[in-house]
Amino acid sequence: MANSNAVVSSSFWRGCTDTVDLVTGWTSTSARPCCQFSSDRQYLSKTTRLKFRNLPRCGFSESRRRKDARTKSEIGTGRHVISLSGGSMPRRFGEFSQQRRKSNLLINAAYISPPGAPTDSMYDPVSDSSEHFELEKESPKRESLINAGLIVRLVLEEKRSLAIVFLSLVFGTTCTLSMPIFSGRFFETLIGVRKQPMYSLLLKLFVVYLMEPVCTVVFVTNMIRIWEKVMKELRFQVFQRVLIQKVEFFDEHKVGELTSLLSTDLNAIKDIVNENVARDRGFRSFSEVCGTVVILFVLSPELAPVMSVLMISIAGIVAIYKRTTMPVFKAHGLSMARISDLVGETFSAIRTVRSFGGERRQTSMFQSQVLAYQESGNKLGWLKAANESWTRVVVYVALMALYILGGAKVNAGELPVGRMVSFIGYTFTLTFAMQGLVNTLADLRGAFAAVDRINTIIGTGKVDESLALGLELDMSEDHAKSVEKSSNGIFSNTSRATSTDEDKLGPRTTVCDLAWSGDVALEDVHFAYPSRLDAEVLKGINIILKSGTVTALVGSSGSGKSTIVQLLARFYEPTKGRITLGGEDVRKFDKTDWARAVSIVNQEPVLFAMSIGENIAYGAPFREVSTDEIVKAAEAANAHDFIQSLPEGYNTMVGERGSLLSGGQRQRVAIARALLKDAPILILDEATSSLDSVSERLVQDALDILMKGRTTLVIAHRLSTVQAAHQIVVCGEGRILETGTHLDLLSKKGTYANLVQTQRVSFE
Ligand SMILES: Nc1ncnc2c1ncn2[C@@H]1O[C@H](COP(=O)(O)OP(=O)(O)OP(=O)(O)O)[C@@H](O)[C@H]1O
Repeated sequence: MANSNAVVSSSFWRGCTDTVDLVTGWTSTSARPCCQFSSDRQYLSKTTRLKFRNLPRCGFSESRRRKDARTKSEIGTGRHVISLSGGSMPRRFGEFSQQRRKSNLLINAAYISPPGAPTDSMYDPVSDSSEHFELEKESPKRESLINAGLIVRLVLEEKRSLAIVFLSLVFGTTCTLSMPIFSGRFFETLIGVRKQPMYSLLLKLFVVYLMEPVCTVVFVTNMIRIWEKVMKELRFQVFQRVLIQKVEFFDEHKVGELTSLLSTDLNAIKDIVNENVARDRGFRSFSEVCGTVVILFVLSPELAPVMSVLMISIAGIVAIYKRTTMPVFKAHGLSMARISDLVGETFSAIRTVRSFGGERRQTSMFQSQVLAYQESGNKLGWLKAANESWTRVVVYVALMALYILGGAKVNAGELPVGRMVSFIGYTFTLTFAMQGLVNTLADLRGAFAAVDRINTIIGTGKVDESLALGLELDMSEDHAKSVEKSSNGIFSNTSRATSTDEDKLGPRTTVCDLAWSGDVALEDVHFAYPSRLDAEVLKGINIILKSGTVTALVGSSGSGKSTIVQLLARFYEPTKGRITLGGEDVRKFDKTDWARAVSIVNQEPVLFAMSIGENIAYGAPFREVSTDEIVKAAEAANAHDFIQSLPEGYNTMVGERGSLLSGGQRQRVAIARALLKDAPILILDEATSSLDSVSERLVQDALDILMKGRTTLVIAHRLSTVQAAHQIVVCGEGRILETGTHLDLLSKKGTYANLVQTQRVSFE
């Protein structure tokens, strides 16, 4: 009950110029889910507290064959298919669509349930003879997104680089392993045991010393090149896979958790090569260990076992060290994560901190966390020191044994002195290589853990197949050329949507075309959020949004208005009943197509951290947008003047989530974006409720223009703003209580009349 504004004009509505006297309304206290797909983040951050429980494994898949959307008559003849997609997920979009195409060759209609069919339980196709259903078999096992097969396939795509890596590894290791032999010979030449000119030996040494770094450079650059390419592909696939999850996936997982998949976890996989290309790590150390052992046994079968004991001891010590330090390492990492969280939270909420004088509290929290970090760092230091000293002790013991045994053999003339020197050299080579190998294994373990985290998190979700297919087609259209070039793109050659597919599937403008003339209807819609399946939020909603008219949705807080918006936006699908466009179930349409047909402007529109011009152009991300178009949209949205007054005009950066603009300015930029989108269906979810009267006037004028000729649904708590709607629908506890015009409903003296009366009294 917070807002009180001056008299507002209801010219908000197309063709209506009445002035209304009801000016006071509620202030929504609930965080209204924002619905435009660009605003997901905002919504998600508000709903992250909601957790999934017992998410059903079976659900109806909703993808469609675009062909069916071509014409109404074609749609009418389409076959219906239930897809029990459950937990099985495509490895990639390409594979997904390929799988679809293969398994559904006979299918020429969308994967929808018939009207009234329960959509979260198994529909019995046999019992329903009037509809033609097919059951799509559920894949028995859940496939991991990142698996050995995928990585091997990606690596093998770089055959040339792999061959170079192999050769440089062999040559580099040969150079490294020949060095102790040359040292021995050098010593022998020096003391005159070996009759060889010194310069010839030095020349050979020179070549070895020159070749080793050259081989290292070739090895490292090629290894990194291969791995960067693999990582690019993995990043792309993880991002895409997260992007196409159903909305409930984002209800379940925190944004930070998902971000860390793409940063921390993928970096851990990346480090497996980046951190292990050095001489004493990874493949290099492995090849050195193997080479050294062979050479040691060739040089002296008697002394080699001593070295073997040394090797095993070092490996054991390093392995024990790694195991014992794991919890300390974890604690150290956790302390750092806590510090990062605190820093992020403090600075992002700096105004709140300041307004509560919370600096002291934040500082002391920071201090205690830094202290914890310091303590775990100290513990790690002790463990590192212990590891270093024990390793050294083992090396020195082995060297002592070597000196004693080897020295005796040299004295007895059983071992040339040069070999003894070489042996000592190999001792060090083996020590470092062994240590490096164990470290690499530890890194591998970290990388496996990261892969497991990624697969587990992504594995808990369900791909929104309709969205996936639409996105694939979009991308194959937009990036046909670049995708063509890249055989390892997300759409493989075999699975890519081809122009032939496109011909079959029909033109992409179909949904928008249909939406410009067809009514949108909610038919007996029931819905429960996947996170709270036992609480039915909508209980049989029937609304018809007549084409080109304005429907207002009013009702008490929590009655389900925003939920209806979310279903219209297809963030979720009804658990029962259906939503139709021009008589056709909307689940027949890809979600990307549907997104083009629906514009949503809500209370807190989210802008992206880019320029104003770019934000407006985001309204039409599928095509090039000219500056003229942007300016025209801004003018129609009453935004041009304020944009012009900014120092950098349309190039002004709006800051994170548009924080550098005022609420009214943000709203008008969002309206310009929606104008440019030019979608036939418009949803205004409390679009003006957070504005002052001046901004509200400007925004409403812009909305008047935006609503012209569009099928519009408006949610408003302030009833003064909805009086002129063609129909007003009153919601209560998930049901429709009343429907009619303002005057109809007033004369009924029912819920709406009471709401109007309450608002009038509270204003007075
Ligand atoms: N993501 C969600 N997961 C689970 N339950 C939800 C979710 N979002 C909303 N709800 C529940 O659904 C019910 C209807 O909420 P909804 O936001 O649709 O109401 P509303 O009429 O728009 O309310 P208001 O006018 O206050 O915004 C509420 O009981 C709410 O707790």
